Amino acid sequence: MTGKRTDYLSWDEYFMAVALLSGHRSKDPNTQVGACVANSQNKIVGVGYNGFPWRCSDDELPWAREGAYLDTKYPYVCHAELNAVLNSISFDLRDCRLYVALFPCNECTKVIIQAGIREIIYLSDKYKDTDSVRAAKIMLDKSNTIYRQFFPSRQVVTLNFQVD
Ligand SMILES: Nc1ccn([C@H]2C[C@H](O)[C@@H](COP(=O)(O)O)O2)c(=O)n1
Ligand SMILES: [Zn+2]
Repeated sequence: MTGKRTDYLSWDEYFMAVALLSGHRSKDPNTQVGACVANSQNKIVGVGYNGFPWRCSDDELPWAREGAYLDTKYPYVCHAELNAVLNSISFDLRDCRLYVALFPCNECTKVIIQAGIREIIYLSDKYKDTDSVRAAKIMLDKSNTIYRQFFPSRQVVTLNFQVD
């Protein structure tokens, strides 16, 4: 008998990969963000990506980053983390972990804390110099919510739709 595979995904790699895959659903032309909530039994309880609210057509609201505020995506788009919490199968996400491509903003951080999520694992902190992320970290520290950057031990996970 042969031994077990050794290059299988770790839990962190698996949930982050699900977060990234979810981001591929986003129609944001600039930044696609995905999020995945896992519970303490390593079961996925919610996934989400950034997009406009239900019944708000992707073709009618703007995806622009610049211009008058109401002509940009910012007042309308639901962030991946918000959607992952709202899409979750459980109202109570106590002790869950949230995997996300980008560090959460202050508004999503409020939702994350209120939902009971205890740990955030993120890939990029590219907006760390914004007041939004600074405020997020202040709230996370005060609420003893853990956050840590994920440094993958592999750069690529390949999905092949062609299965033999
Ligand atoms: N933690 C985050 C940060 C941002 N988003 C979304 C919101 C926008 O759709 C996009 C950021 O747009 P950019 O200013 O980079 O063009 O990403 C999110 O879902 N979660
Ligand atoms: Zn947010």
